[in-house]
Amino acid sequence: MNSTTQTSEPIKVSAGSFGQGRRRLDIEKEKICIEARNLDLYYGQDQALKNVNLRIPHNRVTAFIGPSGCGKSTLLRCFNRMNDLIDTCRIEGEILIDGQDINSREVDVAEHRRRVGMVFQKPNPFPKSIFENVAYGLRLQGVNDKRRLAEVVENSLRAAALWDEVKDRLDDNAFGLSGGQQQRLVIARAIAIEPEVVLLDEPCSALDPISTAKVEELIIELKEQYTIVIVTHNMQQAARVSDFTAYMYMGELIEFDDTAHLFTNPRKKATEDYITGRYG
Ligand SMILES: Nc1ncnc2c1ncn2[C@@H]1O[C@H](COP(=O)(O)OP(=O)(O)OP(=O)(O)O)[C@@H](O)[C@H]1O
Repeated sequence: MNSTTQTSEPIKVSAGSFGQGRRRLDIEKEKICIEARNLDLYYGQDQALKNVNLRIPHNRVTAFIGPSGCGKSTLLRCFNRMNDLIDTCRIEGEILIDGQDINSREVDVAEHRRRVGMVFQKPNPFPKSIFENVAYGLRLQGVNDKRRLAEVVENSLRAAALWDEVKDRLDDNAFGLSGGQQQRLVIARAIAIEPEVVLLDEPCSALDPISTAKVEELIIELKEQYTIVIVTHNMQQAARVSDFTAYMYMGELIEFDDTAHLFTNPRKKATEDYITGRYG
């Protein structure tokens, strides 16, 4: 047992959290989906990301953790070019997805955002029926065939573990669902258009423990098909759902490793201080 596990009080990670007997994952052996190279990001004069170099593997869950304001959401938003919407924001360095520079001129931003879906902290269904929320992206793509829409809506709701709860009320307004159901609906909406990557920005912070457990279960299932990146304030959640974890502090990526390894045997003192609750 190392010093971290001996002194670790605040983070209580159950024995099964990391998958029983699972081998330590090695990023060098993973197929890389997203890569940030020498990434700097500025909001006006303020630098929010500092020389971030990071590789995120395909079909895994990667968690970003770190204290408030360290740049987790900013980094996440870079991956689907959401920061383009902020006038003062300037990026230097590169972000590659499957080897392609996502900020290059040739990239069609709308198509890019289809490939890289995003789910936010607060569930944000549209003021439409449950069915139309999930069908929305397809309709935007010009799909109007009723059978095709019904098929995709059902498959997406099943994949989001919501079908059984809503199959008899698909025409009801989505606002009538509970917060946890709304968040799974939003995830169904994101996956209906078959993205490659799903970005989740604190997806459970507005949910009760039962809904949180359902969404966490869903995240673990979704990685079979998608590359998942999740920002979370909750270290237990990172430990439960993620394969890799990135610890950030003041705009810098301090440490990136297999989640179990990072939590039980961090290489950097700063990581150890954070995960053992000695930060701040
Ligand atoms: N639109 C913006 N304009 C100016 N500054 C911003 C903007 N968004 C974020 N920042 C600043 O960038 C830094 C990183 O913020 P970010 O939201 O990425 O951190 P975070 O780690 O996700 O924080 P939290 O955990 O509190 O959500 C902070 O100093 C924040 O104030």
